[in-house]
Amino acid sequence: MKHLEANFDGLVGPTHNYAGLSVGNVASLSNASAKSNPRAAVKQGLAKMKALHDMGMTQGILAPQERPDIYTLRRLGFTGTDAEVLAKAAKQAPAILSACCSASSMWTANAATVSPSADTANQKVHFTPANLANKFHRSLEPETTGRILKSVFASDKHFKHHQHLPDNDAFGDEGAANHTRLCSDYGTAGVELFVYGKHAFDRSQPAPTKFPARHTLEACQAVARLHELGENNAVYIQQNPDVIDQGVFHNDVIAVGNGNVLFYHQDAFADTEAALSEIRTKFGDNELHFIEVKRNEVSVQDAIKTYLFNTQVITKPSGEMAIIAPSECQEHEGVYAYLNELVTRNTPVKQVHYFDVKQSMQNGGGPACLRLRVALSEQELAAVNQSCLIDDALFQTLNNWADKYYRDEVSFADLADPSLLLESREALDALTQHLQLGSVYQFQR
Ligand SMILES: NCCC[C@H](NC(=O)CCC(=O)O)C(=O)O
Repeated sequence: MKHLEANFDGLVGPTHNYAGLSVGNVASLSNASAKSNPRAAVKQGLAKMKALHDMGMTQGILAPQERPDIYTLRRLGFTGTDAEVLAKAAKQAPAILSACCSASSMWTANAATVSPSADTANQKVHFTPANLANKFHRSLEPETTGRILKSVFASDKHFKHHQHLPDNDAFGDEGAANHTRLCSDYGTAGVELFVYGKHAFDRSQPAPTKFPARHTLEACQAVARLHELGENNAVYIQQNPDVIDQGVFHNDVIAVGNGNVLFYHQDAFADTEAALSEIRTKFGDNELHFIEVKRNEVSVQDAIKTYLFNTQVITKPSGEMAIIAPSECQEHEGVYAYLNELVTRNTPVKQVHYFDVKQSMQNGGGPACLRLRVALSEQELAAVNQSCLIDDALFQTLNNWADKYYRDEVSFADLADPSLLLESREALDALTQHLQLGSVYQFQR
């Protein structure tokens, strides 16, 4: 049976804006209050999806969330009509309004952790939405994420959906941004790497001191238990606390894996040697490539600036691997030279393709943040909601849809505009029909 890895990219929502909400994420803070362009943002994402589809990849879409989140604003005591709720929040608590308007669900690497059926005891694909407990604006995502995932991966025969972990720092879970899977091919049992920033219950362990560690070991272990992974299918690795303090807020800003390749920075992990040796043991005798980028090749700061590791490493139908990189990597002399040299080495990585995803990058999200990977068998793929898979027609439909509903500029003042709420709901209502999602949004229920 054939197996493949599908990428499910988050569609950027109509309220995409720069609000400086993510302490520890350098780009988010430094672009706080810049003007955003939601229409350009959604189109940049769609162009990347279409390009991967054209390369012969299976490319899916995950719908955005309903924002402004009027329900949360009401829960926090803002009353009246929707327009009054927005106006009161804008006046009394602008920071809360911004958070309730974030389009952050676009970064679907944080939507969930996914374990393919080859790794799980009951041989189903398991999904656990990430609670994103560390950031208020992101903690509003998991319930709707769960509904969307259930609607895209609906079959009980093939898919198992879990509730997100308890919403507390002790179980802080950022999903697949801190999870990667190594395997010799997508259909055989793999080794899932769970990377955490701190131990929740053992304070004697090292932890960052300046910026938050969003993800805990205890969360990783809980997800591995829920997903029924065997001892040999999971490795827990602590992220280097120093790099978190330098702005590496997720492991996918400093490491990425695909198939039998792990591409990572020398400073990514707290104890690299121990991690690599455990991976090697659990991976067995199969060919495995560790591509370590040294400090003197690319500094941690340059990795953060260019998102060299927030690249997608994909296996093309030919079997060759390609890196999907943000154009920032091409614009940086050192990183560009590194990538040009990398593809000449004796590793499976043979090509690099560059994409402009600047609207997302300015909030700290590169190509890899924008996608959730789901390895599937042919039968499992057939059980996926087919209306959520990109082809030429859907690409065109969604571009037209974006032209119709999306603004080309949003700043803080626009977030309180009641017509933005109405436009967004109309857009999402139309989208649920295009993607045949059913009533996943609260305003539709
Ligand atoms: N995987 C990439 C996630 C980026 C995301 N940025 C944000 O939420 C920034 C939103 C803002 O500042 O407007 C985060 O930090 O979780």
